[in-house]
Amino acid sequence: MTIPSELKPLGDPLEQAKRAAAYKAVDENISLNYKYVGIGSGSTVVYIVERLSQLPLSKNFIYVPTSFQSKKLILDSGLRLSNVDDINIDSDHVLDITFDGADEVDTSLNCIKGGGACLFQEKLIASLSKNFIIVADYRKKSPSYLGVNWLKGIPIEVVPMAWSKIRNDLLNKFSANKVTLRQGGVNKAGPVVTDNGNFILDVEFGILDVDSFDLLKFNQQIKNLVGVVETGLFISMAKKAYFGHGDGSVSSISSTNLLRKKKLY
Ligand SMILES: O=C(CO)[C@H](O)[C@H](O)COP(=O)(O)O
Repeated sequence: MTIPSELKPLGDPLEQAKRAAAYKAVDENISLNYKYVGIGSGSTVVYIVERLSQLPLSKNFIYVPTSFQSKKLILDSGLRLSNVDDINIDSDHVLDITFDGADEVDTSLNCIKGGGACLFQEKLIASLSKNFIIVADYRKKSPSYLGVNWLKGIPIEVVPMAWSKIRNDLLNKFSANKVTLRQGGVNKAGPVVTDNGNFILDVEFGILDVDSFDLLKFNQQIKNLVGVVETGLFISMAKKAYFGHGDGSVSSISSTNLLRKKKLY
């Protein structure tokens, strides 16, 4: 594999950290034998596509997006686009690899995702991928459990007409501390509408201590609520996570080094 030019320093150390993580993740994981490459969503994934576009072998792959944003990224970079519903899915893991960002990653490689409201398509693509690789900056690395650094809550995508009923369930049956219907902000009156036409609830549960409760069961119980489309809890899905640091270095956690390791998808 040809590795082109050195990283050019970016002005902002945070952007430098994201870029360093993304470049290392691509360089260590991409292979000429691959066909389908999933592209996650968010600001860090921009550097994944930047790096891939620099590599001659990137022309061999077909790229599968996880959002409108990543579809645009693929197209604007001149890479080959396909959609998950256009692929002949004849095995559990039809995509060779997916690179995606995260909002928080615990020491067991469980992740919170959905800060950019793309969690449903991100989980669909991750679940179809042989290798799910996280790229993030240092702020996303939890020293222990989920909910330590990321304090905005677990994003949950819901069918719009069910949002109030699900909020009630989460507060009263799941003991959530707070449930917020995510708002669009200054350029959108009313709630965020996802790429799938749904709403996002940000649900604060506090710290999710996986050593004393079953995160997988908890996630499944939330998913069983009528109107829940998907949650931003990505449990035991990632194979490796790369964290860029302000000084340009990159650290990583690999599932092969974990004591707790389950293959669930
Ligand atoms: O889950 C996501 C979008 O739904 C993103 O991957 C996550 O929010 C991280 O984004 P960024 O790379 O901008 O920090």
